[in-house]
Amino acid sequence: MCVCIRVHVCVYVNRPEMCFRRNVIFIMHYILFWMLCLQEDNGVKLMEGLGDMLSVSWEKHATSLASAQLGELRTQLSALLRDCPGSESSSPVQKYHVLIGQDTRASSKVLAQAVSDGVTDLGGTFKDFGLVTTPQLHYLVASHNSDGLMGEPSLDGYYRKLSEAYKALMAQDIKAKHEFLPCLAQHVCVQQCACSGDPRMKILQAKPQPKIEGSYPLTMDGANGVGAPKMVELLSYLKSSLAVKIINNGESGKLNHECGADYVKIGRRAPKGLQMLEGRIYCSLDGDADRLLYYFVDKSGTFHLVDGDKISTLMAIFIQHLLKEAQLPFQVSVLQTAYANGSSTRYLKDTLQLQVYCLPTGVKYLHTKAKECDIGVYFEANGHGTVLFGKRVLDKVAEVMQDSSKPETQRAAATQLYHTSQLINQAVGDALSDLLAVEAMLSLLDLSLPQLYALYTDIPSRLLKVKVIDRQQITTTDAERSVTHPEGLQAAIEERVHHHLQARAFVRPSGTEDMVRVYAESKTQESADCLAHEVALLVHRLAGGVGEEPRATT
Ligand SMILES: CC(=O)N[C@H]1[C@@H](OP(=O)(O)O)O[C@H](CO)[C@@H](O)[C@@H]1O
Repeated sequence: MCVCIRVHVCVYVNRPEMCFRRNVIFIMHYILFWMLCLQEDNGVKLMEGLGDMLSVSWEKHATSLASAQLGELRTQLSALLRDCPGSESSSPVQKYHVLIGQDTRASSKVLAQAVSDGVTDLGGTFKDFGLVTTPQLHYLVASHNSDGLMGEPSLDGYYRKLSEAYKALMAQDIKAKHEFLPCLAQHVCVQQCACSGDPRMKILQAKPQPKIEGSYPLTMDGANGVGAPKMVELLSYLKSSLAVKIINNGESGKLNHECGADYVKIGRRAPKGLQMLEGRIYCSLDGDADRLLYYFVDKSGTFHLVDGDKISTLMAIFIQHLLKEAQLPFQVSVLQTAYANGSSTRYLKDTLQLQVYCLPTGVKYLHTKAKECDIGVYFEANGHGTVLFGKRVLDKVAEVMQDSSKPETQRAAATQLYHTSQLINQAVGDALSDLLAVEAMLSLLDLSLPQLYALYTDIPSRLLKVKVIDRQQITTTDAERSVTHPEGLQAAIEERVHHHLQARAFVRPSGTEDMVRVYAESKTQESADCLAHEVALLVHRLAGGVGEEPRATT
């Protein structure tokens, strides 16, 4: 058995020999994701994953480490830092400056101590920020590296930046509300759905509950992780401009246990113990607060999930509208992975006429591509994502904001774009920042969560896992949508897909689990389930499946 311990450490390394303009030290930063794998033989292996936040189910982790293992961690860290580019520098100044953040698990303290000892041994310096979310740590690194341009490199700076941007964004109204997009106008939507007997009808007719004094329109499930206390801190900066009720705040429950974004997404159900009411809206973070999902129930009590695809649709709509109002000819691109629901891709391309790209799984690919775009909106279906604004766009936005010869509406839209760019974490997908952005965008567009949900209907899908002898034997192309090895597997998948209506299916080796993932979409849930099972069988037979053949899901 392999037990993984996630150490929430972010390391960046100064390279004093590479001085930049204004004597700014070029800081090469390494976002290190450490996994300490206690193998069967109790050997210790330290792995690093640059930039990518791997998701490991936290409750399975051990919470304490033997001192021998801590010593090993320290040695490994020292070796890693020694091998870093630039470490050959003999500069007496700062060789390394390391930022450390901790998660809520008891093991964090000793692990942080081991890291700081390792850094000190090497003559480096460190700053331990204690309890922070993963995106907060990214913000701290990015703001430090940008020499304050991105915001103050402190938690106070983070909260001030987000809360000020939120308040400023909310202070201005969007004139046209959601009528600028005919498909969003409630009456059109309701009429269309009613005529076609569309099941979205009952969702759209649901009336939001009137606000009751002392109640909260939004309930946030903190997954018993770091997001809950950090949201409390953020709310104290927002004062009365946003009210959120927080559940699963870690005071009694276990991290991600029967709660959190993954639990909600996989099971399409509320976190344990939450009684959902029609007219209320709910959201869940994951344990380190980089994922965000929304949900609600309709009249009949049916659960509806607003996933990362729908959140990115909202953000793309909002920004596209502001660009038009500000008369700025920039392109909004939406970056997805193969797991994005086919309906969302069609809606973004055909209805909104946006540029959509499909990238391999993992936010590092999405983030890299987003940096090349004017405005890159990226979200994984699991709710991890953000929006990046290119420098060219921000320069032009600033120009229009300050140009008094431009009409007021144009300048106001440019100002809204500016505040949006300040509100959304530019370093990485951030559940707290995304939550504020979703709240502001829904409110400014005068759009309810059910309306957002009803913009398009997800194609039924199924995700399965298959264990094989060596998952690396499976290679893929076309953003992981087509298998290149083993031979014959892709043709066999395609042959199966043809037996289903409006179907697609793909398989890829997981980057975080020793599994091959199988994904299928089809016209009905039964057909998606059946196709996923057929493809899982093909993987098992043609790619060295381990154990019994996968059974059909019911
Ligand atoms: C289907 C799926 O959800 N895949 C997840 C999962 O990657 P895999 O490579 O599929 O194990 O973990 C990644 C890291 O958290 C996340 O980015 C990705 O979305």
